[in-house]
Amino acid sequence: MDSLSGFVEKIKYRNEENGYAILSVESGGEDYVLVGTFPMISEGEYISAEGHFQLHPTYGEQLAVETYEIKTPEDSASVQRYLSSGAVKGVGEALAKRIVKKFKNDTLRILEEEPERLAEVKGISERLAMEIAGQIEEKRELRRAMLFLSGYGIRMNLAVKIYQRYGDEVYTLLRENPYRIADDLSGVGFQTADEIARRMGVRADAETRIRSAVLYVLRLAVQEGHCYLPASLLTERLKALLRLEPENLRQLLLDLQMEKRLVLRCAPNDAEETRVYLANYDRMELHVAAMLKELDIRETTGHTRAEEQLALLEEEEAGLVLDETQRRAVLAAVQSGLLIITGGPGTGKTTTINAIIRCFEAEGAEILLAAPTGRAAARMTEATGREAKTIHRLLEVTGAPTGDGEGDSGRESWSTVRFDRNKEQPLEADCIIIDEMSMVDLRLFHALLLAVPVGAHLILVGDSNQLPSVGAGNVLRDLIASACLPVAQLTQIYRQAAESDIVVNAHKMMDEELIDLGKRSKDFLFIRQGSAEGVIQTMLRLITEKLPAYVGADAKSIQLLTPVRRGALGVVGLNPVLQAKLNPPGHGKAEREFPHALFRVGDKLMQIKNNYQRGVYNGDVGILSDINRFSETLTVRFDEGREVEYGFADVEELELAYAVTIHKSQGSEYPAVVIPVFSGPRMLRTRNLIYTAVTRAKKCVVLIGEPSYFYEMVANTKELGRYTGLADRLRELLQQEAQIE
Ligand SMILES: Nc1ncnc2c1ncn2[C@@H]1O[C@H](COP(=O)(O)OP(=O)(O)OP(=O)(O)O)[C@@H](O)[C@H]1O
Repeated sequence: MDSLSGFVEKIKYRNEENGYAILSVESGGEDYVLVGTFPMISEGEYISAEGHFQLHPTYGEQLAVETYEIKTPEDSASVQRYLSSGAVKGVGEALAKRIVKKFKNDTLRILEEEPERLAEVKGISERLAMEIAGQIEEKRELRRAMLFLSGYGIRMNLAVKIYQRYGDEVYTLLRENPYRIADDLSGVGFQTADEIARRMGVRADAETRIRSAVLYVLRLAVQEGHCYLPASLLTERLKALLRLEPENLRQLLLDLQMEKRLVLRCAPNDAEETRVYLANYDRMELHVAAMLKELDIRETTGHTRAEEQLALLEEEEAGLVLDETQRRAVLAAVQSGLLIITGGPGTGKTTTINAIIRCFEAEGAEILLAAPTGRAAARMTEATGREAKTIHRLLEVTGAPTGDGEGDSGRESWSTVRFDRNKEQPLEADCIIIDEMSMVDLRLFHALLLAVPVGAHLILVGDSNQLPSVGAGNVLRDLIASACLPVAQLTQIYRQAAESDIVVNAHKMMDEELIDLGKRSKDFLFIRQGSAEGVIQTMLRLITEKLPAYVGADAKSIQLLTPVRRGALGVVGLNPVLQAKLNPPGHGKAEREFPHALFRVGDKLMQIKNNYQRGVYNGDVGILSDINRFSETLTVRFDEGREVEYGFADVEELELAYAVTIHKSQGSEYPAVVIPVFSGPRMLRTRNLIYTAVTRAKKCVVLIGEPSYFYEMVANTKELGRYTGLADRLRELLQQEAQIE
């Protein structure tokens, strides 16, 4: 361990979110660089730090700090230096000099014990004296809390978060119920609170412990995509987490229900067990069902004029005759408040959307188009020739920085997401069309419905065989499964599409027809390879040599899609291999090693979480255009040519994107796609997954691996089961209505 003490000359960089900072410290007449997490440190303070000196390739020697203490300056010279540094707002160099001149070696005691006496100094009013005292007190309090919290093994940045939330109540709160921090604070998991509680001597069977564990297990379930858990599964997971059999669980659940933290619901089918919901998910399901019911108004007018428009359209576009389901979908769209259009690739979803737009436009209606991701919105814009936005932008999202994790998973916290378009200020539109609806989760759908104005038509379009949304819920499927909302199911594959084996085989997967992998196809190829190394070599040859010319695209736009993150054939293993080949180091090409990856100018990168401040969203892809060592920033040029700057401390939001998981590829299309097909976790060897991957390709898909694994995936219809109740809620509501009638 190395140590160093000195004055903080300058804070060169600070991340306000997590306290990570780079300091320039003067010690014994020399300047040193210190890096680490330093919450609440100010220039001019005297720091005593321990850590390890390391040699940074660009910045030279720096001390990576593990622990540190802020020392109170003792001699009058140090006190003066501290006060003049700007650490105390309202006190500059001249004033600091006067204070020390007046109180000499007693300055520090005066500051702490009799701050009102500061007013004796010329130029300091009583108010300023109290303000200075307040600041010094606040810093001392924070440091005291940090010390207390670090005694329970709490990391510094978490300690700041806890202190910011509870202030001086932190001491009593932690003693009474340390689990509160896991319940109240996003980013704090049960395990963290449990460890604190253990150190505080809380019993393993304490009620506070079990209550907190219940809420935690339900929050984790939400992160897995569930809206509720069946009671027995909840109990099972609790047992594993707590390592004991929780007693009186039923009563505890009822108490939590009384407190409106969760809701117990009987399943509609008596044979099924009780469903346990977090209160807000229960509310959202109910609310969504109720809003859909309101929207689902069927009219009888508008029919004839829409027929006229369709006739005109067919006249203008040679070869286009809408089939019966497409025609019915268009007519239903103009006559219903709500319509769901679903179908596989090439069944004419876009064609139908365009026909619908035409009918509404002919009536002078205001139309809004949106999709869940930037890429899907860009494709919708291209396909319709009209601006389509992301749903977030449509709803005018505000607030919500990233990095505020929910639970232990580091996902974004919704508590800070605000939409300016909502019930009070709904969208201004007569018709709203949403594409790629399979990617919309319950929360976003709820927000969208709130903003749909009375009397507007809402048209939801998607392929329900795609993977479900990343967030909780299985909205599109539930809407269809409820069987009580108007659905247009498109089934016919069109001529142009029917020539493509990508489209034909995608439909075969769903229809359980055998796919001949030996067929000489123009756009659907399977290359046998038994080893991971063989797969990698074939993949490299395809991406760098064969495919670019074949599909007429540059190598970087050819996408490798894999089911997994880890392992040689996962995202983490493949990206550096592809990077070395597609964007090798070069003279004058800046690069930098970050804890999670090496980035080089020219790299293809993906944003991996929503960042509303920067306006970049999970799944957005761009090219790294600049690394600036001086300002410590990266610049990424995203698809639409927009440049976004990242501080070095925020680069964890970015990942190399030569290879991405199939989950992350949802809503995107690529000229060519390469997919390794190999053994892997059973839950990732499903039909939905391979179907989603294959249908991302526009011109060519190449699968590399063992045919048996491919067939196994196609046969595996066991989807990642999600516990969602929206379909039941819809049925309940509509049945109630039928009974009343
Ligand atoms: N009724 C029709 N008559 C003739 N051609 C049609 C008809 N409907 C669709 N097509 C053609 O079929 C092809 C696929 O249609 P479209 O792009 O609308 O399907 P999609 O369901 O949106 O496909 P994907 O999901 O792959 O984007 C297009 O070339 C389109 O012009």
